[in-house]
Amino acid sequence: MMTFPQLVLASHNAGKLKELQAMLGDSVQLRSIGEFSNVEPEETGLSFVENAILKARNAARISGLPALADDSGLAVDFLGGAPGIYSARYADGKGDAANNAKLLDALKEVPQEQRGAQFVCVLALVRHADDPLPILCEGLWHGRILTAASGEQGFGYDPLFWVPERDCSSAELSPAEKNQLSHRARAMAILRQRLALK
Ligand SMILES: O=P(O)(O)OP(=O)(O)OP(=O)(O)OC[C@H]1O[C@@H](n2cnc3c(O)ncnc32)[C@H](O)[C@@H]1O
Ligand SMILES: [Mg+2]
Repeated sequence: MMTFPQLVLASHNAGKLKELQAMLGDSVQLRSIGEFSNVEPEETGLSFVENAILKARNAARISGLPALADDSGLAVDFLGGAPGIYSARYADGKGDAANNAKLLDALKEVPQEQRGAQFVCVLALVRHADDPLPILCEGLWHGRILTAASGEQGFGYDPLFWVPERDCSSAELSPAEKNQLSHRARAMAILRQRLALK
């Protein structure tokens, strides 16, 4: 069994930190990479896996601690899987509201049955910056893109993501419910097994 009393989370996204810490409970203390550096690494990979490893290595190098990274995004069927790994930069770095507005516009007039999408999450854990065997875990969450934003919880694309299991947007779920259903929850369940965490 591998134990990590402390892990640095290679993310500048406060929403991810909150969700991942809630899922891990007291077993692991997540420290934000923001404590060590405000410089965000360029996400130059062509896949969620590559970007997650790149972010984890960078955080381990800067902090000297084992590091966990989360690379995630929204893959929309009608858009051939876009924005995908470019989800955070979809509206050229103008932020969540601009990303959501651009997505609604791209799907204007697209009927319900063609609005399928999945949230993707890849977690990468490295024991040190040059770890030759990163632990990789992925999770998918299938849903649909709504025609208007709804709900105040969560972050990012949550107000536009319709959750079939609950017939509401993911921004209308309580944090606890989202953390049981989401792409991130599914990836984390696999990571917990890999680490033999209870
Ligand atoms: O790279 P870090 O620093 O971790 O933070 P980030 O926000 O840039 O994270 P990503 O590069 O992984 O990009 C993820 C994108 O997908 C969105 N996203 C990921 N998980 C989400 C979730 O649970 N709910 C809503 N949007 C999500 C998020 O808002 C970003 O636009
Ligand atoms: Mg990012």
